[in-house]
Amino acid sequence: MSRRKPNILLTGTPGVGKSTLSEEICKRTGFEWLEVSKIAKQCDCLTNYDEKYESYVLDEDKLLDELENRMTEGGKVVDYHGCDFFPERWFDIVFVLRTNNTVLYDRLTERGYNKKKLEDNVQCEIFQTLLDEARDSYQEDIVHELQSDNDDDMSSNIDRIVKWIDQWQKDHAS
Ligand SMILES: Nc1ncnc2c1ncn2[C@@H]1O[C@H](COP(=O)(O)OP(=O)(O)O)[C@@H](O)[C@H]1O
Repeated sequence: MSRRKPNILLTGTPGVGKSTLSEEICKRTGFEWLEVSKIAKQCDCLTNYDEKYESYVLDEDKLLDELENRMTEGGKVVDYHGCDFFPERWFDIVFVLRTNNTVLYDRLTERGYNKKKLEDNVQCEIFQTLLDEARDSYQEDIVHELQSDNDDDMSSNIDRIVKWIDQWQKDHAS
């Protein structure tokens, strides 16, 4: 796959900081933030409502069709709490954000999640579900775990990814 700018996947349990990190990286680099949950709504890719989880089920095939052309251009930061249904070829690097359970519990409480949704998501983090999903779906050497508990973590994660982008572009300059 030859693209002039890399594509980055930021994944992890809801509340770990994917949106905040994506937005900052895009501000610093001019990359485009693809917020999958938002795009799914705009493109009518959400199907049956699940009462228990208070969320819609994603029509993955329809969403992939929506994103395909944009991914081909490169320069995208994709943010989603799942990663096994994206084509592996789309991404040059995958970051899995991780957050301490107590910190995550507080963030999701603040967000107003119901008890079931809150407990399921904290459990998802405890069992490192998204990290395992990323490791099962992408080559081991492109999957990186990033801690995201506090402001210092956030700024070092931004710096690390911005530096990685710079280096990628130098390495791929023709
Ligand atoms: N590393 C961090 N340090 C401090 N606050 C954070 C950090 N990461 C996320 N937050 C806060 O947690 C909340 C959820 O972050 P968000 O970026 O929306 O997560 P996600 O997109 O993964 O659901 C926001 O209020 C955000 O400001």
